[in-house]
Amino acid sequence: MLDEIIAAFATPVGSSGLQVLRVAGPGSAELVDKIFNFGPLPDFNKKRAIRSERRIAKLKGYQAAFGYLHDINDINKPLDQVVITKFVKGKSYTGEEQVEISLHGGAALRKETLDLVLRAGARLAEAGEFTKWAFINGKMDLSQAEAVMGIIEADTYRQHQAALRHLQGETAEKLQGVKERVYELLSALEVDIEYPEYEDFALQEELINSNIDFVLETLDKVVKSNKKGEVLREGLQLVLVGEPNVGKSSILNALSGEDRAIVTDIAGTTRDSIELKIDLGGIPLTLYDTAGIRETEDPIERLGVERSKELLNKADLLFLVLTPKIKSELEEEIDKFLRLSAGDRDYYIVLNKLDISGDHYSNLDSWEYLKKLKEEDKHFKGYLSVSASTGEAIEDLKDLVINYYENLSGSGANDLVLTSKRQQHLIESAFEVFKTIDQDRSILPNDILAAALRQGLELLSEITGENVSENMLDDIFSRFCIGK
Ligand SMILES: Nc1nc2c(c(=O)[nH]1)N(C=O)[C@@H](CNc1ccc(C(=O)N[C@@H](CCC(=O)O)C(=O)O)cc1)CN2
Ligand SMILES: Nc1nc2c(ncn2[C@@H]2O[C@H](COP(=O)(O)OP(=O)(O)OP(=O)(O)O)[C@@H](O)[C@H]2O)c(=O)[nH]1
Ligand SMILES: [Mg+2]
Repeated sequence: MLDEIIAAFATPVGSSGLQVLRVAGPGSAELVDKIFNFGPLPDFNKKRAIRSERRIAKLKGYQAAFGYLHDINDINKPLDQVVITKFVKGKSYTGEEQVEISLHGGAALRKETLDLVLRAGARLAEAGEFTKWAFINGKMDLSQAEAVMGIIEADTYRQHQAALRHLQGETAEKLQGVKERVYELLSALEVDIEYPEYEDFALQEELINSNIDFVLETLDKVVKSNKKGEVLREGLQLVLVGEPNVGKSSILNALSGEDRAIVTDIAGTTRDSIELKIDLGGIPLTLYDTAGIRETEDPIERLGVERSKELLNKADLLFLVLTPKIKSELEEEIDKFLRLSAGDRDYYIVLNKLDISGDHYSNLDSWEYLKKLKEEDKHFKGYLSVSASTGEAIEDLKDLVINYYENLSGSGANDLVLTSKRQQHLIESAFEVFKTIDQDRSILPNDILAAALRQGLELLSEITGENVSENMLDDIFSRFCIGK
């Protein structure tokens, strides 16, 4: 439990209607009573205000009060008209006694108020300290504390939904199911170690098999969804590539709904690559428009072409943009780009300028070349004809990206997705430990197996914070903002 009073604004600097100052720790209410009087601001013309009999310290939890802030023990020096919310010890976000002051917005008022509560006896809270106390006081586990940060940082719907599910305790629940199976395995082994002569061998073997299978299957699913988590954390990197003038910049503009990149009918318009972050169906997407790749004498364009090639290797996903040509020429162009991308990036072929394609894009489904590509290249995800000019099929193009994201985990759309890098590392390490156990269990003695199971358990427990070091906690919470 806290043994001092901490304070910080929970709202950011900047103009806003209101700002909220949080005060937490034993005696918070009494501290605020020194700087708060119930009732309206003192009348400007009257000499002396009247000290109300009412006290924040006497309020019950979740009660609010209206009044004004004033200098320490001087009700005639007002700062602002405010609303106060009281939380009693044990029943608050932090689990500590907590008082929140809801003030008007404003930079001057912010400084004066913070200064006032510090003079009244509080100290400035550290980054993430309120949430750290919520964790220490058992109000939430570490995966939920990280979820709070996830909610604060979420820019898109899917980022928010993932964080909210963690805050609802999904991670801990899923891991609990796994941990219970591991405990069962441990006790089975212990019986075996202590009473080897009594064991019912067949029964034991079946229990061990089914539990190991459950653990591996569950962890495998979570590990497979890690790419999705990385995308939610860092954005899906989508690079538009192709020859000059095929309409890459036009597609960037159409996808983002912004007139961001310059479009002209001059080949070689885009010289430097353009990076644009957008929210596509709730997925954070970073779009890269690149200089059209061709042999060129222009030194500036040549540098741009080099950048385009570098970006190919940074992408999660490529859109190879092509325009109407006879099929043999298209095939040649596709081959050329596949050679450039080292063949290890997922890609879609986007056939642009559908509006003027004549019959170039008709009967694509019977195009043998595409069928062969689909069979032979697992990175080829499909093709689509669009028109960036008329907007035709641009919504379908967006759906391709959403589908691609959905299928990243290879399993259900509703599976648990870990978004914290820390948690992803831990789950991967635990998965490796259990895989090794599974592979070597016929040759390893039981006491070594038991030690390995405990090691796996420890890694899983670190995710929810049952055994983390002080340093680890400081590292996690220091990434929060002050006031959270
Ligand atoms: N004014 C205000 N709004 C806020 C917060 C806050 O701290 N203050 N929150 C902070 O981020 C979030 C809400 N989180 C909260 C979580 C727990 C409790 C709380 O009082 N928990 C008690 C009682 C539970 C119950 O009655 O069921 C407890 O856990 O014992 C309050 C807020 C978002 N909005
Ligand atoms: N008819 C038609 N014209 C298009 C379409 N998309 C782009 N264009 C035109 O094609 C020309 C080139 O478009 P850009 O978007 O600049 O092409 P780019 O691939 O970015 O070209 P570089 O930057 O030079 O590599 C412009 O005149 C566009 O108006 C389309 O769907 N239909
Ligand atoms: Mg361009």
